Amino acid sequence: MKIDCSIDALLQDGLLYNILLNRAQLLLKRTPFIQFSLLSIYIIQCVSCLFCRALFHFYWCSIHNAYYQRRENFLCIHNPRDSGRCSSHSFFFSLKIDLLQNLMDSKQLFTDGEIQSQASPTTTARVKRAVLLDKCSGQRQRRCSPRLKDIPQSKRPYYGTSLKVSRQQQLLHQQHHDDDDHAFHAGVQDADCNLNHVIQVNDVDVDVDVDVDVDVNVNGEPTIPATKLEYKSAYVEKGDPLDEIIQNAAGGDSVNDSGTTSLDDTSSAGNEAGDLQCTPAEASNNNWLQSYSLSLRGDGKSSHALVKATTGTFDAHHLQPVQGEQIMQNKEEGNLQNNTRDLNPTVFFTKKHTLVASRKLRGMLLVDISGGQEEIKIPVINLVDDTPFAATGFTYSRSIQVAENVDLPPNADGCRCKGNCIHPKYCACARLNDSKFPYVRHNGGRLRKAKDVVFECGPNCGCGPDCINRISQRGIKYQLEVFRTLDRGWAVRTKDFIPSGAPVCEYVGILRRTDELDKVDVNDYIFEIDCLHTMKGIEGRERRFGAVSTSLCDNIEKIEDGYLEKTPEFCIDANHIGNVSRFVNHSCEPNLFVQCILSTHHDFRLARIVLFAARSISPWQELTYDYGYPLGSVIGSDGEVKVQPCYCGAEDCRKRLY
Ligand SMILES: C[S@@+](CC[C@H](N)C(=O)[O-])C[C@H]1O[C@@H](n2cnc3c(N)ncnc32)[C@H](O)[C@@H]1O
Repeated sequence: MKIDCSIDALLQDGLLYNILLNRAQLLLKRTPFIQFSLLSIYIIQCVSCLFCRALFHFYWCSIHNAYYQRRENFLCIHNPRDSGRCSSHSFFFSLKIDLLQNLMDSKQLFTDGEIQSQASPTTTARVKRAVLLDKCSGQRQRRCSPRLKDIPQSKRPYYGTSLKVSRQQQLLHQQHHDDDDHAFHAGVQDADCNLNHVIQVNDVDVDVDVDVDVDVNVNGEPTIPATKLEYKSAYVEKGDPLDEIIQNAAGGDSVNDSGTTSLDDTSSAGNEAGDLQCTPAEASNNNWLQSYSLSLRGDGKSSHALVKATTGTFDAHHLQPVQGEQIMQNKEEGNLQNNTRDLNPTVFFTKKHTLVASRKLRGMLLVDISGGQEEIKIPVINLVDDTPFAATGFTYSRSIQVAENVDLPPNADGCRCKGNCIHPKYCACARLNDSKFPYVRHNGGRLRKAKDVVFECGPNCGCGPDCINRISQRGIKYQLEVFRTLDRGWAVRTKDFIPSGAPVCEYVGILRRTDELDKVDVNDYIFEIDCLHTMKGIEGRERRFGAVSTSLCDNIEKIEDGYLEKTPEFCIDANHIGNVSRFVNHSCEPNLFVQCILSTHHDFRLARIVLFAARSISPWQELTYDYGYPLGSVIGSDGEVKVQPCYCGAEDCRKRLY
């Protein structure tokens, strides 16, 4: 019987079928006695006898070898993790046949083996390898496929490497050169992403090679000469696409390819940054999202700006490219110059360790506003005017301070979990959150969804600091920057990508009684702890406190009709003591939201206030939340209603802060 083992046939019949058929064919050629013995061994192997397993292994290998020997165009796949074991068939099945075909057609991706060197850009990369050999040598040997080291380089035509990349936060670093006068704005006007190759190495890791075409505008001038874009493969980690940040395709040592783009006549420097987001529906569709960073800079005269392009949505199911679509641009603030025509800007990929600014950043007033208290420095930048940073009267504090006349309730009992809280049904704290942990672990922990109140583990809990139910207690994890705006004073932006649901910062200040505030005329840094109001939402959104675990909020009996209209008893005053959140401005279309959290005690009047990412936030975006002032609610010491115009710039801006 003739067996067709072409890829097409495999597509139709499946490899297993072919192997079985082939095995049967070989058995038929042998004596019945040998067949019987081998079959017996095979059966015994099935009951997991180690000895028989070894024999079977040998037997299977010989069959396997014969198989490859006979089939010229068949791929033998060796999985180094299973070195010496004949597990190639199982590995084979983890690849889609059409994908394999694709690989065969795209030898150039793997022929040089250089792809391995691309591991270097990521500091946290874990490299796995899958080696595809175009065919076995045909020699009869004990192992069904040779080990990688046994194969000369020239005979390794298919060589794939996948990187499992953990979220890399420090993708972009501003870099300033001597010739700062030549600074320019740059933006990605349009980006096209074509998928070249995808290798699904296992069911978690995917290796993607993409071509990118980017239209760049510089200072809004479309007349800049053609821009050369150099790029290299990007790697994508499969996962919850809500965590879509993948990683910088940072390079340096091995740029794969290059393309040339010309500037678009319709370019403008002010195009809005798009957000790379993924809905739960998209998540269930298994979409792949890919992003990478580009750094745009000038020629030897070294004008410089940073750009980030986020492009590409891949349909993982079919492993086919879907039209690249998400584009964002990021512009570095600076003086616009007209001399950029002389520049021949080239887009480079930034790399964490290569492009870190070696000197003080332009406009930097403070290297770290936290004075070393936060794990990550928070610089203060002013590229707008001569306003010095008003550090006087303000002391940075990482944790909340309690005014003398405020008595904190006793600590809550907490859970009895040991180490880390594992099962929400057995964790007393998780039970307060509808028997669920409010956070998912991915990307360092992200809130599943905004809740009325989140109950975290506290001081009396048996679990440790790494517990999943203490996510908001871990301090600031993203690179933030305080910067000067033209019309809203200081503001905060992120230099990192922040995934949706990630905790950004806690509103820190002095926990005070609100009635004391009457003595104070102007205080822009008050946060009234009004969880019920937060629950209610501004402008009459549905009152949601019914979802609060009422029996567990010690003071929930205070929720009664009219309570919402009362002034909250307590507030956090960040006027003199506070952290970076005191500089976070208001927006009518914010990218952060306020989440009340109870951890030490369960008195919601004194809840902690933590700002979470309301959506995925791209690097260099300003961080904002909705202050939620009802209009006319702020009365000055003169008894007059105070009016503060809002300059958030949102399309649906309410035009007034209060
Ligand atoms: C908590 S502070 C924010 C930091 C402040 N921009 C600064 O320079 O310290 C709140 C004050 O910032 C200003 N502000 C915040 N968001 C604003 C907006 N969207 N429009 C106008 N002013 C805003 C208002 O003066 C507001 O009272």
